[in-house]
Amino acid sequence: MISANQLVILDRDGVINHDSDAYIKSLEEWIPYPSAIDAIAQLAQAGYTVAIATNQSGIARGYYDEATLHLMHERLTTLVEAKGGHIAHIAYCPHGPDEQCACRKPLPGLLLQIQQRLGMESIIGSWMVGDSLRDLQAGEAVGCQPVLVRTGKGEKTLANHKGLENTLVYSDLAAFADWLCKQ
Ligand SMILES: O=P(O)(O)OC[C@@H](O)[C@H]1O[C@@H](OP(=O)(O)O)[C@@H](O)[C@@H](O)[C@@H]1O
Ligand SMILES: [Mg+2]
Ligand SMILES: [Zn+2]
Repeated sequence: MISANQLVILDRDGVINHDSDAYIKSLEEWIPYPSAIDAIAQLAQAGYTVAIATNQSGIARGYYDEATLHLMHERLTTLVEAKGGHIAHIAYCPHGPDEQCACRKPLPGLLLQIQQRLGMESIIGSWMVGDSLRDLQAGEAVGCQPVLVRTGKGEKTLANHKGLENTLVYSDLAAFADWLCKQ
């Protein structure tokens, strides 16, 4: 059984790969941060379980389809596994903001999907790493420890929002992974 504090849930765009206000619409536009791929492998080799929770409203908006999204996630998985890491599950919300789904962050549906898929009794105390406020809110809604990275929209999130006292802040995923693996 995976213990909650051994689970690290990652937002995707702006944490693992470069984000764009024009959305990441193709495999060619999906450009990982090399240090993030190494960080995921480092966490996995240190015994952490890594999963991903990502909003992908670009599907509902018609910018790309699920087949294209799966190509990006196959590429991500291949890169991580080539470094000796593993991604336990990728949960994504394909819906638009107006569809009232239960899985679009800041709602915690993706995190609960991960919990169920991994057969965990609780994810209270798991880590939720994101670049946007909604990532942190989704994590806090189910008792995860929110972690903000300054990559992607992270600097903007930090500048625009108060009330992040309970949030750990790191320059990027690699800095957080370095810290966590030393605990
Ligand atoms: O950061 P994650 O959750 O992995 O993915 C975010 C993306 O789905 C896109 O989410 C959009 O937000 P709206 O869905 O339009 O509110 C915008 O922020 C885009 O810039 C961004 O690429
Ligand atoms: Mg993001
Ligand atoms: Zn959804």
